[in-house]
Amino acid sequence: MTPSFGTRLRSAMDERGPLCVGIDPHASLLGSWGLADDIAGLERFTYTVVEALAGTVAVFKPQAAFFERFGSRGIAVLERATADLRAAGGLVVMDAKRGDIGSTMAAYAEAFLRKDSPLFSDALTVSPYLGYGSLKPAVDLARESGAGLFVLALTSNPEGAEVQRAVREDGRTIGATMLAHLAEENAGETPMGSFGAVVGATLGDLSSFDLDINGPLLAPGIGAQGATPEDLPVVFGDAVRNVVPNVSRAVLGAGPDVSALRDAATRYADGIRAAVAG
Ligand SMILES: O=c1ccn([C@@H]2O[C@H](COP(=O)(O)O)[C@@H](O)[C@H]2O)c(=O)[nH]1
Repeated sequence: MTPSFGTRLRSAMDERGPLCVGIDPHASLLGSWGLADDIAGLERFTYTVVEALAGTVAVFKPQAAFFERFGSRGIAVLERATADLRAAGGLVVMDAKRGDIGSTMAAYAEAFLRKDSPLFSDALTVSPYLGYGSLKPAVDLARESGAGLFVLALTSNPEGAEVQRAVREDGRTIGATMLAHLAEENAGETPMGSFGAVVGATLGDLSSFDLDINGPLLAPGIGAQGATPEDLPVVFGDAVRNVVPNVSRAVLGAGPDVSALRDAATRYADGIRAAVAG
């Protein structure tokens, strides 16, 4: 039986450190690498990142949107990169932010979380804003496949507060409610559960939220969005040991040179390790 995502993630974080490198082939990045904004440029960009980082970084987060915009040939690049990263021992969190009514959610889950799917990933980002219960088919299939989910709880963008900090009739915010659902999913799991939250590294002190969900906290926002590794202990407090900090543009911008990409990832990995160790 495949060990759970939470188990595999904890081992990967212990061995390689917690850094997650995002693979976001923005048109502007393709341009800065001297590549055309076409399928050949997408391939070169993506496979260069894989070549540079697959053997050393714990977690990768391909941003599906940047592949989808090239249609079926873009998806083929995403499939190959996902398989190659996983074969090299990296964990892939597919950032597709899926969310729909339960019956459709089941199909999204099959696309990314069924073991024999061409896009099978170690974990998937999902949106709970059709109601947390609508995610049940994804929760169930993730458990069956040894995969995980990252649920959008407190996102890194300023606009997110309008929804996520809205207060319910019971006095809790929507974001806090999502965190509480995740703590329930992960109850009793060791070394940690497989159901994580997305919590932005840009958000400042979050001590008014209970981040102790016994699961991973995927933290985008470092680099291009202005957060730094040093912000992590301030934002996450004691939960910092479960944080998987994501950096996309600030690493990718160092390319296309393979050693420059490796150096950029190492700089962030070292900075994060030092900040987390306190
Ligand atoms: O709250 C969120 C959720 C997801 N993201 C995604 O993370 C990366 C961030 O990229 P950077 O270049 O490091 O800013 C990107 O794929 C977002 O879609 C997020 O930023 N915030």
